Amino acid sequence: MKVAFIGTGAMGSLLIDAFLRSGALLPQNICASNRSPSKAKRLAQRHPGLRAYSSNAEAAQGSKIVFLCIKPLDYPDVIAEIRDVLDEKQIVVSITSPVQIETLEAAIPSKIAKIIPSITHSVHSGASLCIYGGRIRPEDRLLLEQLMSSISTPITLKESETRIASDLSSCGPAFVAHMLQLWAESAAELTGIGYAEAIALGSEMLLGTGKLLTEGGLNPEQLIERVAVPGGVTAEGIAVLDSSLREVFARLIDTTHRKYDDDISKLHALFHPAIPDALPSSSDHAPSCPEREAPFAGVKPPDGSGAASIF
Ligand SMILES: NC(=O)c1ccc[n+]([C@@H]2O[C@H](COP(=O)([O-])OP(=O)(O)OC[C@H]3O[C@@H](n4cnc5c(N)ncnc54)[C@H](O)[C@@H]3O)[C@@H](O)[C@H]2O)c1
Ligand code: PRO
Repeated sequence: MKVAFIGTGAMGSLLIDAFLRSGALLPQNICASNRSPSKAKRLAQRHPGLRAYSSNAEAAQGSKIVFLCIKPLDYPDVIAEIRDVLDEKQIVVSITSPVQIETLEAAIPSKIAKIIPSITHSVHSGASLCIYGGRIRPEDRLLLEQLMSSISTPITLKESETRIASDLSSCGPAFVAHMLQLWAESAAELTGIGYAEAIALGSEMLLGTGKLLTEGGLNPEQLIERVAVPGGVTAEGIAVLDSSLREVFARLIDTTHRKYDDDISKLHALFHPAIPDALPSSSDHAPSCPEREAPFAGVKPPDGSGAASIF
C-alpha cells in the first residue's frame, strides 16, 4: 500500500521518519514530493526504498493515503495539481488546521480527514487530533488511527474544536519551551544558576510532570495538592502565577484564534474568489473569551500498537 506525503518540510519529514522508526510503514510504502525536490530526495537517500517525486500528482496517484503537509496558503495550488489523479477510494489527510474539510470535499472526490500532528510524535508521544469528513468510513478511520497510534495518541474531535485543541497539542510544545526559556533566564539572572543547568532541571521536571499527569493517574488538582504543602513555598509561588497567568492565557487564546480566522478568510478568498463571506470562524466554534470551556470529545481510538508494519 502506498502512502504519499506532499510537502516534506519540518512536519512532513518528521512524520515520515517517525512512521518508519515505529515500523508502521516501510520505505517502499512511501512516496514523497516537495516544491523544492531536494528535500524529498534527501529523504529517499536517508531511507532507501522511499520514492521521491518532483511532481505532486505522481506522488498522489495510486496512494491509499495522501498526507498534505503544506502550509494553508499552498493548498489551492497543490489541490489543483493533484485533483485529477485522485479518486473516491483514496483518503486525503490535511495536517493544517484552517483548511476546512468541506472545502476539500468540494474540491476533490476523495475521503477527507484532518489530522493535526505535533512535534512530540518524533519521540512517540503527544496527541494527534483526528477530525473526519462525511465520506470517511469506519474502516478508513480504523486505518488512520492504527497508523497514528504507532507514533502518538489519536484523539477524535469536532472540527470546531480544532484551534483550541491544536493550541494545546501542536503549538503547546513551543509555548511550554518558551515559558521554560523565560523561567531559566530569570533564574540565571536573579540567582546565578547556569542557564543550561536551569533548562536541564526544568526539562527533567516537565518529563516527569507529563508522566504523572498521564500514566501516573494524577490530575492537575491532585498533583498540586501533593506538592504544595500547606504553608510551604509552592503555595506562595502558585498564588503569584494565579494572579498573572489567567490574563496571559486569555490573550494567547484570543491571538491564536484571530490568526486562525485570518487564515480561514485568506483561504476562502483563494478557493472561492467570487463568493463573499459566510465563513466558519473560531467564534462559531467557541467564544473568543478566556472562560471558554472546550467541549473536548476526547474519544480514544481502538488500540493499535503499530509495532509492526500495518501495510
Ligand atoms: N511544525 C509543527 O509543529 C506543526 C504541527 C502541526 C501542524 N503543522 C502544520 O503543518 C503544515 C506544514 O508545516 P511545516 O512546519 O512542516 O512547514 P514547512 O514550511 O517546514 O514545510 C512545508 C513544506 O511544504 C513545501 N511546499 C510548499 N508548497 C508546495 C507545493 N506546491 N508542492 C509541494 N510542496 C510544497 C515546502 O517546500 C516545505 O518543504 C502547516 O500547515 C502547519 O500548520 C505543523
Ligand atoms: N505549528 C503550526 C504553526 O505554527 C500550527 C501548529 C504548530 O502555525
